[in-house]
Amino acid sequence: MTRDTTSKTAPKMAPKVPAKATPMMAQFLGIKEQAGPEALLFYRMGDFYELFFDDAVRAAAALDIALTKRGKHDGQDIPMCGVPVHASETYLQRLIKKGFRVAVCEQTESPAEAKKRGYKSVVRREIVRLVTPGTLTEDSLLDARGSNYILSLARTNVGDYALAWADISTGHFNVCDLGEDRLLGEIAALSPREIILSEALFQITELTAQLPVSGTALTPLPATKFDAKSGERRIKARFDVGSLDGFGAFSKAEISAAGGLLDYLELTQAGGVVQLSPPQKRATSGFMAIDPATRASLEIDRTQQGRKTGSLLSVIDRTVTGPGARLLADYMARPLLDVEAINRRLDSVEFFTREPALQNAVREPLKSLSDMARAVSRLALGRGGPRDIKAVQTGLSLGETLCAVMGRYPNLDIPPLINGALSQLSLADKGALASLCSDIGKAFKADVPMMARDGGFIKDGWHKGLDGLKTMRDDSRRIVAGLQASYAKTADVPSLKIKHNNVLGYFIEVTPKHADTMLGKGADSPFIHRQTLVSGVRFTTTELADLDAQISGAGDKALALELEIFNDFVARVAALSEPIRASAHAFAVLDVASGLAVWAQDFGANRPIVDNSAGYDVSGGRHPVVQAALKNAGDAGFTPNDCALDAGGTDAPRLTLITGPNMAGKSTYLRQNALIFILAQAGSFVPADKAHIGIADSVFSRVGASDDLSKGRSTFMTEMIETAAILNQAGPRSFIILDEIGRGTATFDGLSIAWATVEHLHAVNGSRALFATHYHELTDLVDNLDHASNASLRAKEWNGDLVFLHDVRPGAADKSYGVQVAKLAGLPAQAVARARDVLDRLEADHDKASDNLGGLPLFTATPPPVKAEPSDIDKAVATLDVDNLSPRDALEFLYDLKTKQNGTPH
Ligand SMILES: Nc1ncnc2c1ncn2[C@@H]1O[C@H](COP(=O)(O)OP(=O)(O)OP(=O)(O)O)[C@@H](O)[C@H]1O
Repeated sequence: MTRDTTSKTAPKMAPKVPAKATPMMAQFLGIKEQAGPEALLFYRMGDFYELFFDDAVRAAAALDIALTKRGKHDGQDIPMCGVPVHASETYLQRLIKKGFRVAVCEQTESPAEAKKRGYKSVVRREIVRLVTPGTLTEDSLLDARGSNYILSLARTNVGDYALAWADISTGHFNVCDLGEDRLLGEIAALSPREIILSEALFQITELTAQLPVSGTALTPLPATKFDAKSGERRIKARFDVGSLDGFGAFSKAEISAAGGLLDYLELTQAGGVVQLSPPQKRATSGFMAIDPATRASLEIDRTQQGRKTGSLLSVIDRTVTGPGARLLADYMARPLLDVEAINRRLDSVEFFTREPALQNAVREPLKSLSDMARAVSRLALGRGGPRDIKAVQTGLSLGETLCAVMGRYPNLDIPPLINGALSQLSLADKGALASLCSDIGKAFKADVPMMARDGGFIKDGWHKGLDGLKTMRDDSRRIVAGLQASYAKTADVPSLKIKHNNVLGYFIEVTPKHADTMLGKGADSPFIHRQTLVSGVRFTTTELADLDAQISGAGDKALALELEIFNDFVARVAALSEPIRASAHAFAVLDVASGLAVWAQDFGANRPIVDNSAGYDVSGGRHPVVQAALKNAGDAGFTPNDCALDAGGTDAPRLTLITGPNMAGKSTYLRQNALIFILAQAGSFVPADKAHIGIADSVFSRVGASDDLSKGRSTFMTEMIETAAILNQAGPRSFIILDEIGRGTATFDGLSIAWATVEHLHAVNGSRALFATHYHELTDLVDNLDHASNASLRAKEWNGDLVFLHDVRPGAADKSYGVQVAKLAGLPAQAVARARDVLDRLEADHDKASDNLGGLPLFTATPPPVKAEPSDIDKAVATLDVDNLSPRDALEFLYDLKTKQNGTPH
């Protein structure tokens, strides 16, 4: 069962098989029961996949195709719809996008074979695959520039979690252990298309309510599928090893998650073997923690509206291949913590910025690279074709080309990441890969069909037997072509033609006018009548029938031989799938490094200094997305701004309060600094003139309030939950941006919450933080906090209008200009005048009443609640034995209590 993330109606169970069901219907219902009520059953009938009963109703509505009926079942019409097999991928794609799962049921024997088993036998059919969002391999169903992860979730007895995730289209397979605090952040980073979990976990609504719902299918499975013991057996059998130790030390929970995933993949592929690399353990602690709210608000890979355009990734992505785009997305989703690893990535980007000629020389050929990793996975699953084999060959030989390109620049100081990629791509020391590449080049034509069954893709000269069959077929065709002239002469019908169709094979055709001439030739005539149509009369001859048999026999044999050759190559590719995948990754590394270099040059981004210090010092920082948007709109340029913070509070403040008018650029400033951290730790140059960045182990962002009605939370509640998460989790290595905390409630409540939050961040969390606010009262706080400062975005009033300067200056803003912004926004003049009037009065009152909140530091402002001692009344009630109390004693007790109360101060 898949938890539906769309608005489909719940599926109904298929009807039971009644005693008098037709044999075909009985077969359909049996297979439908196997597929389960959730999956739509694509039941193959000749050239169509047909759907019946409730499946037909659901699919017809989802695909907007005609719902018809076919026959009756239990006296009722059977609803039916169908899709042609040749166009089925498009329909599948639409159904999967809408969150459906589809069981594909094929005919596994021909009608002729079925007949051999008895006149009334129904053609045998079986489910060959369960298509679910997380188990796609076809290019047409996949996003070329995005990964397609399926994720399995398991929980330990102590409440920690383990994840196993795979992209079966490329063979990646990873596991990790993690605490509950990192769970949602990690899932958001992977952005899986499908999550499988045990039914028990699925029932925990506090968990499932937080899992991503948009575009992710949740598939609960029986708990037995996640049993660690059978998981271990399954992994060992799958990777043919006696012990898992060679893969790293897996925890029990990781084994159950990985075992559950393998079991599910076997189920969905109905026996087909998914090619996966051995599971690799990934440490979440090696990556920057970014919780889902932060990830969403920083719009790293998509905007808050769910679009890719307008996200950080869309602005910096200059990759030219699908695998490159996927690797870049992975870099950005999980920025690193290891300074050396970050610098290795930065070295590789810098290498390409230093060598622009080389940059083009690498990127131009890369544009023609096909997706080798996905081709290999399709071939392994038996879904690949000759084009996938060619993809492997063009990829491998492109690797050689790139190595040769690099060889033309002998004095290069090649950094380790690029060097590693090049040595993976060089075939000089890889005999098996080199001969596979050369053999594919020799055996396969340049232009090959998509499907192997179409034949005609093997070059002449590769296989003697195949050449012989082709010569026989072609010679016979030539003889047939020659026969036409001689038959025309023999029959004395100059317009006589030899034609071909799939039913008759080769035949002779004359117009009806010449029918009598042909038919009246008597017993000696070589022409044997086959067919009379309105348009012509058809004949054959013994000679022509023999040639026809030879041609089709040779054609069938040639095709069978081509398929055999194709399968040999598939086996060779499968045996070398690991090094081929490594080469695909090497291309992606080159693509990402050169792509980031191109972006850095286009954008004027520079290499940051990244180290383990507690500082952050950026000059001339910019927001890459806002700047790009301003440029596209032809607006005035972006104003760069500096920012300096130091968690230790020595070189710069730990926390800066940002004030300034609405629209001045506060949110932009906050976000640009968070994005600079993310870009730098992902290994990219940053949009700044200079940047010195001490690693942040986590980034938190609370920017702008939005309702999360899907989870039943109001704006203010969402804001408070997210603020609580930050105050509870952030530490001295975190970087935090908070924008207008507390604005969603009454002014004084809001101000108090903002006040306490700043004090907490400063004194307890000790994180580097930027805090934007409209509460000008807060700026006084800085006087009482050792490591806090004020900064503001400036605006000028000019001729009664407001001009935003967008530059950040030390010190608090003098006023908020809210009324001027309202005027700019077009509020009616009357309303603006009235607002000014009200504001003047409020400000006058407020000045009188302002009290010195700054004198109350955190913790003394709110003394901790003291647990009260039990009163005499409490003690008396606690010892009372109500069951053995007479009415008179009860009355006396009450009098007694009353006396005590009078004597007890309250
Ligand atoms: N540094 C900058 N240079 C040029 N334009 C900028 C800059 N920063 C912001 N802007 C422009 O100003 C607009 C408003 O910025 P932003 O939303 O950051 O303001 P804000 O101060 O947070 O406003 P509010 O308080 O109303 O939320 C942006 O959409 C952008 O067009």
